[in-house]
Amino acid sequence: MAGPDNQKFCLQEVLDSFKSCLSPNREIYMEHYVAGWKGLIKLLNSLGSVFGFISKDAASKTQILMNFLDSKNGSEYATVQSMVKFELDNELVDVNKKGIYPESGCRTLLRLHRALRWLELFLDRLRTSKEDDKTSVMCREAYNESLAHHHPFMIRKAAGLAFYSLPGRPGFLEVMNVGSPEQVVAMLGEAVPLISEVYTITEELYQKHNLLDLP
Ligand SMILES: CCCCCCCCCCCCC/C=C/[C@@H](O)[C@H](COP(=O)(O)O)NC(=O)CCCCCCCCCCCCCCC
Repeated sequence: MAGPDNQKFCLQEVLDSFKSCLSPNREIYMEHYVAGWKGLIKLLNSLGSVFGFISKDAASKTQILMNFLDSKNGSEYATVQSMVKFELDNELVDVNKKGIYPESGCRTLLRLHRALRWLELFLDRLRTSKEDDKTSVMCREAYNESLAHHHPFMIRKAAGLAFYSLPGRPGFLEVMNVGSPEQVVAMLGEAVPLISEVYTITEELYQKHNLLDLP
C-alpha cells in the first residue's frame, strides 16, 4: 500500500499548507511550512527519477526541520521567528564558517527559503505562460535568477540537464491534479502571492539578523 509520502501530489494541498503558514501577526508556522515542502516533494517525485537528486536534498532538509520540531526543544521551533531567536540566543548556528552546527535549523531553512524564491518565479511564469511555452525554459530562467547564484558549477550543470526532462506545459498542468488548465491557472493566481509573502517575511527576518549568507 502506498505510504503517505507516495501519495499523489495535489497543488491544492500545497496551497492549503502555505495558507496555514501565516499567523495573524505574520509569523511563519514551521509545521505548515514543512508540510508545504512535503507536498512539493511529492510533485517532484511524480516527475520522474531524473529529479531524484533534487528531491532527496529537499527531503533531507525537510526531515532535519521535522526532527527539530519533534525534539525536546520542539516548542522553540514552532515558528521560523522563534527558531531564529532560540538558535541565535543559544549560539546554535555556525555564522561565518562551518563548525559544530552544520545542520542548524537556520542554515537548513535558508536553503529551502532560497528554493522558495525559485518556486515563486517559476510558478508565476507558468501562470502567465501561453499554451506552447516551454516549462524547461520557464524553469531554467527562474533558476538562473535565483538558486543558481548559490550553487556550484556541477550542481548547476546537473540541474540544467534535469530541466530538459520536464513535461510540456499541458502535461505539467495535469500533474498538478487540479482540473482544467484554466482551473490550474486560477489556483496559481492564489498560490503565487502567498508563497511570495512567506518568502518576503523570511527574507526580511534573515536580513535583519544577518543570516542570508550562512555557510
Ligand atoms: C519542477 C522542476 C523542479 C526543478 C527544481 C529546481 C531547483 C533545482 C535545484 C537543484 C538542487 C540540487 C540538489 C542539491 C542541492 C544542494 O547542494 C543545495 C545546497 O545545500 P547544502 O548547502 O546543504 O549543500 N540545496 C539546495 O539549494 C536546496 C534545494 C532544494 C530544491 C527543492 C526544489 C523543489 C522543487 C519542487 C517542485 C515543485 C514544482 C512546483 C509545482 C507546484
